[in-house]
Amino acid sequence: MDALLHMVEKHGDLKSLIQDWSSVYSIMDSVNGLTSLRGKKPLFSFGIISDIQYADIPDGLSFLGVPRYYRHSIAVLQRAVKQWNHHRNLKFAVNLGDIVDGFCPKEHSLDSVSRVVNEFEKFNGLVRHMIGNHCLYNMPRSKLLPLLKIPSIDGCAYYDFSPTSGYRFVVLDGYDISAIGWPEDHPKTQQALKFLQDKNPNSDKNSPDGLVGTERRFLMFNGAVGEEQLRWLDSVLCDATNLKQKVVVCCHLPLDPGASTEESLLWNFDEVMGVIHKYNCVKVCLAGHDHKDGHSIDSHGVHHKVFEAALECPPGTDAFGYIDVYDDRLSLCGTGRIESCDMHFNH
Ligand SMILES: Nc1ccn([C@@H]2O[C@H](COP(=O)(O)O)[C@@H](O)[C@H]2O)c(=O)n1
Ligand SMILES: O=P(O)(O)OC[C@H](O)CO
Repeated sequence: MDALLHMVEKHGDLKSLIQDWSSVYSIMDSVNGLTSLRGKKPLFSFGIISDIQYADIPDGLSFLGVPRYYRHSIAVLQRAVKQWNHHRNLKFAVNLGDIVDGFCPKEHSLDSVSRVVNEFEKFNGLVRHMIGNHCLYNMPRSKLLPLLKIPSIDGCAYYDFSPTSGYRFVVLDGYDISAIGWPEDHPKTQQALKFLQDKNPNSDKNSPDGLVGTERRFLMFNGAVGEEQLRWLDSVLCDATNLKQKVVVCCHLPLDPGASTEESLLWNFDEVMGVIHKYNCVKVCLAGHDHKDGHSIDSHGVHHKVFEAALECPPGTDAFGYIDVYDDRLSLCGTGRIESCDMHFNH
């Protein structure tokens, strides 16, 4: 408000003030909490959270000894939804996957998934979910996808949507080819098991022992984008290019070694990036799974942003945020362990 009064003083009369209307508009938006510090109004904004991995079980540790707070993670989600609703201007929210932990006793899987979905449903907007390995430890795709309202053909969980005419979001199914989630005798399970047999010599296919560099991604808790999904991705990106849309790709599994540990990468991140790099429309890729913050800009100028897990927030701390989308950047406003950052791109 001070800034507005200062402008009236500066201009002296209403006519010249109105000639500077864009600045007034910008200041008024700031007063309403609608703009970034730089004063430009976002085209739209959306909420973001990853790896809640809720379970009604005592706290524990990851394989590498990182504390995991299974009960607290739903409180992180509750605070996220509160923030998103308070913001009032979020077009949708993105859940990057893994809503319930694999240690959830299986007789409680349905209850636990429903509890988390109910918390998401308190958000006054649409939630765009994707599946992660922990979701699939708890439930087969046939049960999970309807609960998460994921549009699906033949059990696949990839889809796209366009929140404004200039932007397209692509949600990838990183467990399309996977040893988890499909029935045991499904051709995709068989294909994944054969792939792991060829690529990972360890008897525990979740162990990266002896694998070097990015080979360390060939683990059972990861997966791949199949041929048909790759063709679909190509056609969506071709269409987005023709429509002059900018694209944000979301996938539970990270797509760039610069933004994530090698053990977390999509098996065929290189093939997916080969399709993405054929076009100039993809500006940002968002992922979870690694549980740690990561950010890189690849050789083609595409940003890769990986998010902290809600699961690994010590009680009372948080990991969520929202993203303001502009013509030339995505601006992440993080809460708690998620640091705010700007992801600029060329037109
Ligand atoms: N460096 C690692 C990481 C994991 N594993 C195996 O994966 C399982 C799941 O790991 P979490 O981090 O989610 O606990 C774990 O039980 C190990 O079997 C591994 O071998 N080496
Ligand atoms: O999905 P999780 O909990 O097994 O964790 C995956 C690891 O973060 C990958 O390095």
